[in-house]
Amino acid sequence: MSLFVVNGLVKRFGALVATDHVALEVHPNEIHALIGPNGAGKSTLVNLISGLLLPDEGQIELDGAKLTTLPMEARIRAGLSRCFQITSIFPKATVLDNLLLAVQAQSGSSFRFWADRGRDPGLVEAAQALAARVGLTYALQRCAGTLPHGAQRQLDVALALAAQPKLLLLDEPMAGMGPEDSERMTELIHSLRQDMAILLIEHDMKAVFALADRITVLVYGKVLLSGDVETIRNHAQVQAVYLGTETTETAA
Ligand SMILES: Nc1ncnc2c1ncn2[C@@H]1O[C@H](COP(=O)(O)OP(=O)(O)OP(=O)(O)O)[C@@H](O)[C@H]1O
Repeated sequence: MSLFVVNGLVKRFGALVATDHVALEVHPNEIHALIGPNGAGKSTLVNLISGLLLPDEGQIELDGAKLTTLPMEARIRAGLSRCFQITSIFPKATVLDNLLLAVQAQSGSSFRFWADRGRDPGLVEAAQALAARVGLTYALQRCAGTLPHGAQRQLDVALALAAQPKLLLLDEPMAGMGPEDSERMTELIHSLRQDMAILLIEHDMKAVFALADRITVLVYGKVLLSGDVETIRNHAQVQAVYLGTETTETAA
């Protein structure tokens, strides 16, 4: 049974149909990658799923709950978390304080001053566990804005994990990374799938092919094809439309 279902989703911008009757299913503990050339409609679809945009038609369901018209906060409560490419990080606060704030926001307790938050052993333990989960224990007392790019992306993932999502939406987690950081992030994403399903939007095809159980290819707002990695890799139309003449390991 599918954990997450998108059905008949349509988003129009004037005459342009950016999302054209898109259907998508993500199974529990599956890593499902969404790929497509520039302008295919990936960002629009992600924004519809996370609640930044509302669709003109169609439905979005997570674990039986209808998300289609819910505001973002309600979607997070229903089990959908999205990584926002570092924009959710407070750069002047420490990694620990960033995590404490995220944990506290999820625990539903009222906001207090930084100092008080840091004295709550339950919150501190949860924040430390999140740091350990993404490999940032060494950086707990570092100012988040001074971390290298790759570590900031790891922190971004940890912030999304604070909500204990059923489905984690990762929007280009490898963007701007060198090979070493990219490999670290690939390992991290792989380790997360034991606890949640992941919808991965990524241009780094090496990472996509290494991680994905299934892949959906979007072209001109429409689903061209959904299938396992081998089906996608070997599909002539995908190679022509999306991968072009480059090798499947390096195409973006
Ligand atoms: N707010 C908007 N108003 C009008 N057109 C838009 C808007 N947002 C996106 N579009 C158009 O919708 C289409 C899909 O864009 P989208 O950004 O979703 O594609 P994408 O696959 O994410 O591309 P990229 O990989 O370059 O980020 C494009 O033609 C784009 O110009």
